[in-house]
Amino acid sequence: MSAAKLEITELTAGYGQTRILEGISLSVPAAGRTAVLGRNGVGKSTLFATIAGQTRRYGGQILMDGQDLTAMDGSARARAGLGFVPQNRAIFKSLTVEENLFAGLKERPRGDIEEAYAMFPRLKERRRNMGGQLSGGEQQMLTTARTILGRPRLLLLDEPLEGLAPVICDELMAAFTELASTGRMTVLLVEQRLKAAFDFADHVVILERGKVVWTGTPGDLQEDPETVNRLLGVGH
Ligand SMILES: Nc1ncnc2c1ncn2[C@@H]1O[C@H](COP(=O)(O)OP(=O)(O)OP(=O)(O)O)[C@@H](O)[C@H]1O
Repeated sequence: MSAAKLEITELTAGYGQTRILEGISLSVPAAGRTAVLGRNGVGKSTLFATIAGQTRRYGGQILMDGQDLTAMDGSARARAGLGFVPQNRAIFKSLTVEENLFAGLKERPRGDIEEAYAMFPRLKERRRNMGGQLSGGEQQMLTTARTILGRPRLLLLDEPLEGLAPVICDELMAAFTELASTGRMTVLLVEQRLKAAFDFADHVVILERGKVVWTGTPGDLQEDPETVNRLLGVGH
């Protein structure tokens, strides 16, 4: 399976009666790496959850290689090649690391979890530990590895570095960059650490109040401190 192109048109979505996304349009080419940035609460996680089919959609289209995801439920989207690593590191705490990884294999043979161990050797060392005994960084590695084993063609990573020590962040970002460089998947990343986002992405989308308000390359954005300050806030 190869990387999928993502095309979102005029997407409006939210929770119950509350609209959060107000007409989002964006396009990510196959094997592209897009960072989705914006202040807290602008709708970044809601965008990912909507692509994954976990919110209420009011209108608009989400096409993955031309296939309309909005016609499918969440599990059908996953089968079609969507991988979503949510912010809350959803692992099975009372299963071992290895059992957590088996859960990600879908139809693939059990031996294929070696792929995950090659990417994150730390997980191999901890393979008999319970998910709940892992550090935050290891839990992030486990969630990511389990999703990758499903061979997604489009991968959504929601703030994977949140709360992690710098050395673990470097390790994770190196793994994401290596994954993306295979060209087998298209990656969208939500990340508050601008340097990590800029180093990873070839394209940046900035949201504000549920709308796309800026798009360009990391280089364009780095040369525009006024935009960084206005849309991403002081402190970056
Ligand atoms: N399950 C939910 N039910 C109702 N409202 C929600 C839910 N999840 C998020 N929201 C609201 O939607 C808005 C956008 O939240 P979202 O988490 O998408 O923003 P974000 O840009 O990812 O923020 P952060 O950077 O803080 O994670 C916020 O006002 C939030 O309170």
